Amino acid sequence: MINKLIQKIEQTDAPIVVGLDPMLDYVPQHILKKAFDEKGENLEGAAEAIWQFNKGIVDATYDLIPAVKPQIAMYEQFGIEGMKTFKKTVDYCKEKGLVVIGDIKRGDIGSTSAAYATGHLGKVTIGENTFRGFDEDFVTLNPYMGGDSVLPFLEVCKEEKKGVFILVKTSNPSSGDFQDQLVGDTPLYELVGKKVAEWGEMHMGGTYSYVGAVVGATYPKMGKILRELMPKAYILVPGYGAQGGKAEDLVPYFNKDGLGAIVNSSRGIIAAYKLKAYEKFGSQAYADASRQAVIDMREDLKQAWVAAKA
Ligand SMILES: O=c1ccn([C@@H]2O[C@H](COP(=O)(O)O)[C@@H](O)[C@H]2O)c(=O)[nH]1
Repeated sequence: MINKLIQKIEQTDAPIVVGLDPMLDYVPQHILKKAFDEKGENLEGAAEAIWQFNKGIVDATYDLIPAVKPQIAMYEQFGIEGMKTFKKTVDYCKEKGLVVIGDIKRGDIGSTSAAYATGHLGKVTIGENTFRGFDEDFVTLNPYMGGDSVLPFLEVCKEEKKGVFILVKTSNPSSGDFQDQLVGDTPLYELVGKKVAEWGEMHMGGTYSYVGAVVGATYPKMGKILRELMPKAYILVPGYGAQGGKAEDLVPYFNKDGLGAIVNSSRGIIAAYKLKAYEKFGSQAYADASRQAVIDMREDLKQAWVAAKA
């Protein structure tokens, strides 16, 4: 799957992940009304509304992008109905040829991690048959519980040719509370980065490993250090746009081959029609606004790369 991701990045010339993080507030009135009329003003209606909203965005952008990242929390808030929409979204994106990164941030004792890995990346045997649960291509992991919380995912990845992105240095303002603490002379995020590189060496998909890292766009100095520490890891970069990360800061997250990083934007794309720059689209054409936001993001990243290499 890491090779499919790279191939799609090259094909689209866009190291971009569209984050499918639908909040009910983002869903235009015409979609909300139809969903509530059909299913009721309840969890089922809300889940239907976010499904229709997602479908519009995917239909408008799938030819421009390699990957999407549905954030599971946005679906979980609507309980079982929301989780059904999560699954429908994963399946629909895969039908459209997109690589799907489930932002699930899991990690637990070994046996529990193994069950999470089965549910999100692998398959489960029931009687004589095997079934797939959510079936994303990649998932995000929280490595705080150590190696035995991560390795069950890597075993499933090896079998299924899928991948993971491990939180190394996150984009949020408090990420330094623990991640920047020194262990001896070394900050914790660097230790985790070294571990990602080590696990990655044992799980290569080709030039790049299928053990990737999450490094926030909001900490570019650390991004540069981590790029050097983990040369074969793909870096998933959240924090561009809505959280303040800038394209010009992201050049060092990439390798010299122009590969090695993929930049996420969620609100900045899916709720673009609410931003001043795209308000001319209006809520009926919300998906066209998202398409334009993807085109603009691609250009922004490209210009930053060209300027840095000039
Ligand atoms: O360090 C991290 C890890 C994950 N995220 C997730 O990415 C998106 C960002 O959304 P925006 O709307 O583009 O800010 C969201 O799903 C986060 O949970 C992150 O932001 N930082």
